[in-house]
Amino acid sequence: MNQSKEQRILNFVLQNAVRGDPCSVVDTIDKYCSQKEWAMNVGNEKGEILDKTVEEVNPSVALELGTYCGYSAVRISRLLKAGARLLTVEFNPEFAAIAKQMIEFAGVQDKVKLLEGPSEEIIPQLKKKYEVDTLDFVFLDHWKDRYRPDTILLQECNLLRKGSVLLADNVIFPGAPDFLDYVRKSPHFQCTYYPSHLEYMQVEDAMEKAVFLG
Ligand SMILES: CCc1ncnc2c1ncn2[C@@H]1O[C@H](/C=C/CNC(=O)c2cc(-c3ccc(F)cc3)cc(O)c2O)[C@@H](O)[C@H]1O
Ligand SMILES: [Mg+2]
Repeated sequence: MNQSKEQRILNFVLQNAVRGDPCSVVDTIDKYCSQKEWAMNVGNEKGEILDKTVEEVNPSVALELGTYCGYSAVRISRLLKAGARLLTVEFNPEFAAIAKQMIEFAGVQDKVKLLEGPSEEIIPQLKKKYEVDTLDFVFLDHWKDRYRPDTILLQECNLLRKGSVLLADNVIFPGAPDFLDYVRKSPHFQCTYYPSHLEYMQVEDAMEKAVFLG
């Protein structure tokens, strides 16, 4: 049975990146996806916006929605302080299996917990089952029509506190118009727009930061 693109990306990392070096894993995925096969990783240009936001927030507890191959899970977790953790949610079992191997190869498995299942099921479990009090940082990069409902669900589950930072990928392409409309109109969020480009392409894209005001 021939391999999936995601399996090919993982194999390229296993054969070309340095085990235990998250930066080399990130760079190797970017190399493969810019030269051989495009894939929906946040990429290096938007990845630098992600890095700056994570460094600014310096989260103790971070959540990612949409692990895919684990590119941004490795990218985020490499910046986390000792004892900090990233919970990343993925409902496709094949992608979860790829991401798990990617995370372990990068050597960040002690900082990352991969939660398999749909976000609308996982989010209400975070407090009791995963011992989360509130989230310091949330990276939204899953189905674009889930950004708005999951942002509302995070609030309903009391997972956001004054200063919690949401960062959303792809608010221009493929786009998340209802999410943008919601956070920009809500008195509970202070929003910042970061123009950028679609990963590995010269197409316009952007990220939106939404800080919860309580
Ligand atoms: C049920 C909630 C829920 N719960 C748990 N896991 C979930 C989930 N919903 C989705 N997942 C997983 O997350 C990932 C999906 C991510 C979705 N991302 C894009 O669609 C996207 C597209 C482009 C682009 C495509 C084509 C173009 F031409 C241009 C751009 C660029 C980008 O950066 C993009 O992020 C997969 O692993 C899903 O299994
Ligand atoms: Mg994306």
